[in-house]
Amino acid sequence: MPANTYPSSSRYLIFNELRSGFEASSVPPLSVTLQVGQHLAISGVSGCGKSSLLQVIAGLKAPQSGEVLYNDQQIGESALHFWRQQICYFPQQAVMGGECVRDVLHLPWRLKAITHLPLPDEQTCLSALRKAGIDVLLEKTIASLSGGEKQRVAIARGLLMQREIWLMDEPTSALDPVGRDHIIQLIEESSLICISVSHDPVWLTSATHVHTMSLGKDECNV
Ligand SMILES: Nc1ncnc2c1ncn2[C@@H]1O[C@H](COP(=O)(O)OP(=O)(O)OP(=O)(O)O)[C@@H](O)[C@H]1O
Repeated sequence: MPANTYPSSSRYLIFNELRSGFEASSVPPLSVTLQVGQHLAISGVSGCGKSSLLQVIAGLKAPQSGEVLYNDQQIGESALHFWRQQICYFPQQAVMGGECVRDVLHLPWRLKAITHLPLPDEQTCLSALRKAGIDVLLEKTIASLSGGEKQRVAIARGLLMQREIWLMDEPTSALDPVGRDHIIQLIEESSLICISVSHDPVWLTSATHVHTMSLGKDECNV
């Protein structure tokens, strides 16, 4: 579908000629339209600018050029507050922000980033952890968790936040194949729009769209 064709779905995300400015000048910009249930994976060699593009999408870096539209709203500087309430951003190193699993899951409520949902109770937290593929006590200290367990706790927190768009930077880097496949299934069964950065060939195969970047030229299979 051409990037500027508005689909009939009630929720859609359009990237129109988007560039971070950290990719090679010969790399074409990102132009794609995503609907609910679709997953754009950004791939390419180290240093080609994948994470920078994701950070632009997250509103953490200003774009060099191009635009982002969510439904009928242009996501410029004045819409960043709105935009941050729609997205859940998972950086390469999961940000924990708490001493134990419960604290980490409650962080968005503590920071008042989530005000329209009640603080999740014990059962809701445990159910989100199970959906993310981790069975752990809420009292467990974060210092005792592996990198992959931390990644899954961050994903459980994302589930509790109930945001519509997930932005994931190398989400499977600390996961074994079983953990990775679990997250792939979770995303496929969700009604999210997901944009990820990944090198993992299995993860890339699971995406509905792949934007392949290089240090000099670029292809986008949409
Ligand atoms: N804020 C910044 N200031 C200066 N250079 C930056 C900044 N952000 C990114 N870069 C540079 O832009 C280039 C692309 O970085 P980026 O992290 O986006 O690549 P990547 O494809 O995600 O790499 P990797 O796969 O290794 O994580 C790198 O050369 C990086 O040093």
